[in-house]
Amino acid sequence: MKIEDLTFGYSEEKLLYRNFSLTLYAGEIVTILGPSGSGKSTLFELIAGNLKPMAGVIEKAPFSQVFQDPYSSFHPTYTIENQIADVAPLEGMNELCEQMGFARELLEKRPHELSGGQLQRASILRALLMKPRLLLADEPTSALDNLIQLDVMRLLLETLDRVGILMITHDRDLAKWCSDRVVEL
Ligand SMILES: Nc1ncnc2c1ncn2[C@@H]1O[C@H](COP(=O)(O)OP(=O)(O)OP(=O)(O)O)[C@@H](O)[C@H]1O
Repeated sequence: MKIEDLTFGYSEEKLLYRNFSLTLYAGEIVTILGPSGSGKSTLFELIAGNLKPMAGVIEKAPFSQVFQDPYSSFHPTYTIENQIADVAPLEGMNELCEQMGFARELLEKRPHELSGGQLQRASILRALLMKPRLLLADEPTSALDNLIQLDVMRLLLETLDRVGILMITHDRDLAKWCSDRVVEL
């Protein structure tokens, strides 16, 4: 994914990005670090194509997203498997489950029957089955306790041979610990 000379603000007077450039390669994890309101989510919206840059170019790659809160990223009434099948082909699922230490039986459960860590794994599983080249991760560990946070981050890093990860966070320690590069807003 390549962002070149991006300029964007919700109003002309208050630009969030001015001539901002960033290239992300497969195998790399780049973290966008910034306080609340600095424009992190806005960048994801721009990359996803939900917002249009005022100037500049975003050269996109097929992407999928992992969200902050694993409970709100699944519909409460359907099984995990149904919800994954809605958006991604299921081939390679068994292998991925095994790789991620995600018990196959959990796929038949509904979201509230899983722990936060299990559900966040399920959301990473769903994101990866979409075979993205880019994974957009919005504070992917913030809703989890410390040990599970580490575990989920390790898991994400293990997928790096297949994808590039762009993560947003306001957690400086997390950014430093796991990133190849940190871009501070
Ligand atoms: N749809 C919108 N219309 C106008 N202004 C907006 C809109 N969405 C966000 N903003 C403003 O743009 C700025 C950046 O918001 P954004 O959500 O990208 O920040 P963030 O860094 O992701 O914050 P947080 O860490 O709290 O999620 C904020 O000042 C916000 O109030």
